[in-house]
Amino acid sequence: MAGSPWPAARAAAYRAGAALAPRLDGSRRIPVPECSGRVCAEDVLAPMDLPHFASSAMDGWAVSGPSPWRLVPAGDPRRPAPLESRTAAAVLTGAPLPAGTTAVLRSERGDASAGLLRATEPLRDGADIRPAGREASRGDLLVRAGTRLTPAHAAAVAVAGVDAVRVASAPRVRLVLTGDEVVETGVPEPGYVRDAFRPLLPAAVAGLGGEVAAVVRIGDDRRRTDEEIAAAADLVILTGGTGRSRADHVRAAIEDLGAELLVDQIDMRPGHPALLARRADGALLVALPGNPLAAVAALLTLAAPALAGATGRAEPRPRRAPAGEPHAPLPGRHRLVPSVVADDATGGLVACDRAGPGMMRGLAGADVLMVVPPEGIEAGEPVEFLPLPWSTR
Ligand SMILES: Nc1nc2c(c(=O)[nH]1)N[C@H]1C(S)=C(S)[C@@H](COP(=O)(O)OP(=O)(O)OC[C@H]3O[C@@H](n4cnc5c(N)ncnc54)[C@H](O)[C@@H]3O)O[C@H]1N2
Ligand code: MOO
Repeated sequence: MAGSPWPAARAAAYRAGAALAPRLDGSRRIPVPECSGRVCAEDVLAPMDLPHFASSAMDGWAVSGPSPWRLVPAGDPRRPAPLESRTAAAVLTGAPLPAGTTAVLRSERGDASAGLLRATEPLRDGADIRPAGREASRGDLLVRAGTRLTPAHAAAVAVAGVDAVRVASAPRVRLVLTGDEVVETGVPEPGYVRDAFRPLLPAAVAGLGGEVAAVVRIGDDRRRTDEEIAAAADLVILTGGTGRSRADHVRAAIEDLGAELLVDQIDMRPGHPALLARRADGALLVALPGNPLAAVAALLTLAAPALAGATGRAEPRPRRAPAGEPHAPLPGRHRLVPSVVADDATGGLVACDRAGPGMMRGLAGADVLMVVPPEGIEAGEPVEFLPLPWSTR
């Protein structure tokens, strides 16, 4: 049965997420060391020139004018007295330079004796001086609103003198894992499977900008499904039960709740049975298929754009890399394929083995999900890919 084209499903999920934003409880300022992983809700400007004083890049001497120099006492290392021409004073890496410094002479390139310092090799004017304002001028934009903050952003704004940043409130996500056959420990008996989702989804959802408020496991039980899809949350993500068998209740429960179906199946492989709906109170419901790789493909198609929209980020656009090999057409379906970036000059995307809809091994070895369009792709042609929520590529 046909569903939404893959690009349309992503766009609908982003719009639905953006519509969710006003119901979140507002942004707040948090200390910089806690901000990594959150979405910045303000433009962060440099409160000062960075560095805000000219400093030495090396241990050695601040010198004024050409060699040789008369050595003068260093004085207070934080407030050095000005250097007269043809004098030098000892400095340490990172220390403020006295006014009048024309260069820093590294300790291994100078010869000091009897109160006189000589350079043992030519010294360029300005050598080993870190000028003020080289990294940023006061008022420069350090981080744009809507940026997902990384530890590097946190460090970059901290060294510029920022103590707190305003972050978007993260949507509260309730994860509801269905399936009578799913067990959480040990080697399963025949007919049972180990749960793939508790180890994967909380970290993946956090990586996409959601705050996991609860993880709930229920059986293939209609009453419990009804309760869970109505539970308090900004986004309820369900796994399994999207099919039409007697054990599958998610679709009927969503329909009976009267939720507005925004995406009813997606023309993609794997992950075709996924759903996106909006409750009367505005909260979103995302139903992921039970097959684990299908669930990840649907998560990145629906939940990733929805969480981006809800936290004020730009619509995530797939990036492109050369296809490392050809893929035949599959009319009407986008394929999401766990792939590695080839470790050669081409950097082409190469599909991983063991990446069937129910498998995790291929994904575990993958750098990205390649998005093969319905018309297929030739080797070397640019192909879209989605980053994985836990990957650095
Ligand atoms: N007659 C049809 N049958 C199926 C169709 C179809 O179109 N017609 N679609 C297939 C596709 S595609 C998928 S995907 C699945 C979707 O199934 P459900 O969302 O209803 O999921 P379940 O039936 O509950 O489980 C499917 C599969 O996944 C395993 N599973 C479930 N939860 C977990 C978990 N937490 N950890 C690991 N594995 C899990 C479950 O044991 C099943 O093997 O339907 C196809 N069938
Ligand atoms: O598409 Mo199902 O989503 O094959 O695993």
